[in-house]
Amino acid sequence: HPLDDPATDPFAVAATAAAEIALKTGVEHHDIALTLGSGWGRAADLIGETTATIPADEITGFSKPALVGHPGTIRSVLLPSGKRALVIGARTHYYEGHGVRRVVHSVRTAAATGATTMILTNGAGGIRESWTPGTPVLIRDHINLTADSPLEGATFVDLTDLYSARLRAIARQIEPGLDEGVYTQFRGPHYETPAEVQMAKAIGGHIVGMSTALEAIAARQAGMEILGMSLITNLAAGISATPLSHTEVLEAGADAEPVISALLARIVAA
Ligand SMILES: Nc1nc2[nH]c(I)nc2c(=O)[nH]1
Repeated sequence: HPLDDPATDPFAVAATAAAEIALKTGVEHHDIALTLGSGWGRAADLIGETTATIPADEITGFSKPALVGHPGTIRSVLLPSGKRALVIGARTHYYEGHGVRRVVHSVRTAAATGATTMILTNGAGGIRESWTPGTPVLIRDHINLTADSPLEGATFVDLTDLYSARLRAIARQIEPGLDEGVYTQFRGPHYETPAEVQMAKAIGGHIVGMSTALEAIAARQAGMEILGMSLITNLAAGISATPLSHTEVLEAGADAEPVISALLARIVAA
């Protein structure tokens, strides 16, 4: 894989991928990019008209999606405003063990297509009991528990207001009931133990997940404005009496999809 060689410049690989996307979609410049995590898949259809759909593994640096059945595509969507959105339906998770460069390649590629706004969505566990499965939550800040970073060398990037207060205010104008919280990224792929969930709570986390934080850091390095949203699909381990069940996760995501996708479409249109 091109990104596995440390001597390779990851930004050159992103530039190559962006050029391929421009060629295959016929769209020279994209304005906004969205990564759709579990539960958010339907948003692409609601935000505008898809003018091109590319299998992700046709683009340099992208690989077959880890999740069986995951769309694994990259779509160019024409928004009602006339702006162009790049919808990435093929996220590489840190737990796949391919290294952090592969995790953030989609964000770097989105920036290379010209996008200045990065919307990162995911499915996650909730530590707040009031967040029943199916609740969408704005990410206010994150705690990166991966002990890793997409930044290489003496790249000291400031991360204050990493999850744009401006974009969160727009989201809350559209949906005043939207709550927000601090997202903690664990390495996964196992879910947290109850003790780890209590640790996340003790250090100020409200959401537990296995993505997003590393992508957000890369998006900031690329100078993008970031909006992060989690779909709480389960109560984190130990928060409720009944144990985690994957079917609960999938059902909650499915039921919430139309609601959160419509919400995301309104935020993108704003
Ligand atoms: N780390 C972590 N990731 C998740 N993704 C989903 I969906 N639910 C969870 C969860 O409870 N913990």
